Amino acid sequence: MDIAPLAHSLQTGDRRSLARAITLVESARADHRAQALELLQAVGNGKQALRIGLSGTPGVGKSTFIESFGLLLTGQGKRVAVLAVDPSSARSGGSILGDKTRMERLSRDPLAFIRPSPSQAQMGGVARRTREAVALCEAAGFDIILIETVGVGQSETVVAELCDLFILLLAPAGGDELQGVKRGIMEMADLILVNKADGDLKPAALRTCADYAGALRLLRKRPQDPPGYPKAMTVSALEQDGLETAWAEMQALADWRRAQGHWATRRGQQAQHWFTEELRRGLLAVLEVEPTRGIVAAEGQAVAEGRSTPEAAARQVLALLHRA
Ligand SMILES: Nc1nc2c(ncn2[C@@H]2O[C@H](COP(=O)(O)OP(=O)(O)OP(=O)(O)O)[C@@H](O)[C@H]2O)c(=O)[nH]1
Repeated sequence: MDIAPLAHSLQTGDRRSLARAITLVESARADHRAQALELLQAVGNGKQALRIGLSGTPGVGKSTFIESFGLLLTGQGKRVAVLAVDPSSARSGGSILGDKTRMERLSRDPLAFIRPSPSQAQMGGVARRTREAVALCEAAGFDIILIETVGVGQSETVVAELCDLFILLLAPAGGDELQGVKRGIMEMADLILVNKADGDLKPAALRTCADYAGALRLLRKRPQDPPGYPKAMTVSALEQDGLETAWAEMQALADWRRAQGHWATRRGQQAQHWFTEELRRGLLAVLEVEPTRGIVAAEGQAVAEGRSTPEAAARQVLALLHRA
């Protein structure tokens, strides 16, 4: 594959080229990997989109929300890309076609680009793939990138390290339970949106929202937040109610962070985080290659049989790497 023309057409915003480019970065083949790196290098990182992470358990209405919210944005002339972090196996209705059919109108919108979830299961791989897909969407000139996750396992952490704003989507709760939402996820949220605030569900949605607003006030204040954030609000993705207000909140927060320098600082920290992750992956990969692999196996055996201690055995292997 010739990379230069692909990089060029991608940068003109061509969606088919973007789709091909993402397929390339998703590939596990060594020759594709080399081309993917060449492509990422060629397109650079000169353009920035607003990256919005969206997390919510299955059934809260993420697809409905993304469809309505995405159409609101494209209606304002914004170009919107939608990426899913979780491998399709982790989704309830998960199939490659699933994502697009669930966001049917948005997927037909010329200003939108929807990338279905990959099917690979390994989180490290998914993190890298999503990060590179984000970079490609930015290079293709998208204004807003929505990064969706069902919030299983480590996926929210991946999203938090990729996005500028993190939104937690919830459904109205029946009782006074805080829906078992993990504190860690709440601590990442910039905005909690309680969806389905319509019809019979509206009173429950308002109650749930008040509960979460109360819970958010108890969290430790973060330096990257202006007064009053993080916030909880109600929306109805189905009736497209409250979405403009939610968007105004997101913009206000993003503008404030830009003006205060938090935006740039955070992007820098994120880049550093991914550098460390890549290094870690690379080092682990070295352990899988001979002759190190055989030595690791032998040292592991020695530890198991009590001939060596975990520390001494690890030192042996590390000393080897130092010498290499
Ligand atoms: N009343 C009401 N129902 C909604 C709203 N948004 C979504 N729903 C319904 O909730 C159900 C789940 O919506 P989806 O958008 O498929 O939810 P999801 O979170 O993407 O679910 P998964 O695909 O399982 O992850 C569907 O029956 C929607 O019609 C809303 O604002 N109000």
